[in-house]
Amino acid sequence: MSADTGIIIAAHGRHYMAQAGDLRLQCVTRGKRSDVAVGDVVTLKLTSANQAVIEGIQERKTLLYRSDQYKSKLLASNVTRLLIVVATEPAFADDLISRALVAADAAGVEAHIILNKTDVTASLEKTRKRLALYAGLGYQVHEVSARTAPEAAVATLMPVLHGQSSIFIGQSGMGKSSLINLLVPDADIAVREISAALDTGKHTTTFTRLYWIDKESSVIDSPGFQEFGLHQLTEGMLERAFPEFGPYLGNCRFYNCHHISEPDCAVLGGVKDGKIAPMRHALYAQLRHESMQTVGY
Ligand SMILES: Nc1nc2c(ncn2[C@@H]2O[C@H](COP(=O)(O)OP(=O)(O)OP(=O)(O)O)[C@@H](O)[C@H]2O)c(=O)[nH]1
Ligand SMILES: [Zn+2]
Repeated sequence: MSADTGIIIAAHGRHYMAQAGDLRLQCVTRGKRSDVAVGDVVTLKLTSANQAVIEGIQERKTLLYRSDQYKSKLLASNVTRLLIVVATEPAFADDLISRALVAADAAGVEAHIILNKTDVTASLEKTRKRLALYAGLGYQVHEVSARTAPEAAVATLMPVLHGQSSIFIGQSGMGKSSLINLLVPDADIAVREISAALDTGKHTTTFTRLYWIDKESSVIDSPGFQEFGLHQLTEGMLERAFPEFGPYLGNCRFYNCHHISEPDCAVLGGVKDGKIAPMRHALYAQLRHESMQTVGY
């Protein structure tokens, strides 16, 4: 039996599926190790024609965490793009978008927003106005309609996805599955194969999985809306994950300013001048509060 290299394409508990060349391998870890994430490049030792043991994980380019109460667990690794799917309806939560953007910035992953269901014209302008905040921060917003203009949706998204390892996230009902099915025509079959192999029975949508769009481009679909794990962020990482704070950092009266209520805080000055959205500053304060509960400063 020989060692091999593969990429983790699905994870369910401590059961994993790896793709190694043309082989799909069911994998387990040694001992109780469970720090393997979808997207990991792993060293494998074959134990049968379709089974292997994960011997090691290669160094990760990026790592995203999902939140599990007060703990952060691994969501996906080696991702280079985060695509946040929102829609004209149902309404989306700004808080979740901003948390996802912070997670992406902190991980060094380029975040994009996809506005789906542009065919629902009644709420299109209102939604565009809400998203203007993020466009103003430098995040690209791509407009699509998976239902009424599927080919245009693929044409809009392919340049964003090409050559990248992307992860799609979105609150329920935004059309994430519809978009993934357009981009990966055999996604349903792949999911069925993987869930049969991982023995997840009918819970076909409860695990994160990776699909290839072409040789250089992959897409990770994660179930439900993943609340990102941000507890591991330090205060310094957190303030830098808000791009609009950038021009103000270093200009506060106190070098170790927390930008919460200090006198002559440049960031608070930016909020007062209308340059920083109060909602974003409030989220910064909230995230800082949340990570203080766990990591402490
Ligand atoms: N009007 C309109 N409806 C759409 C569009 N894309 C998806 N939908 C509908 O929106 C609903 C949700 O789509 P899904 O693709 O299942 O959404 P999802 O984000 O994967 O949601 P979950 O499966 O709950 O996670 C379905 O009824 C789709 O038919 C679109 O471009 N326009
Ligand atoms: Zn400050």
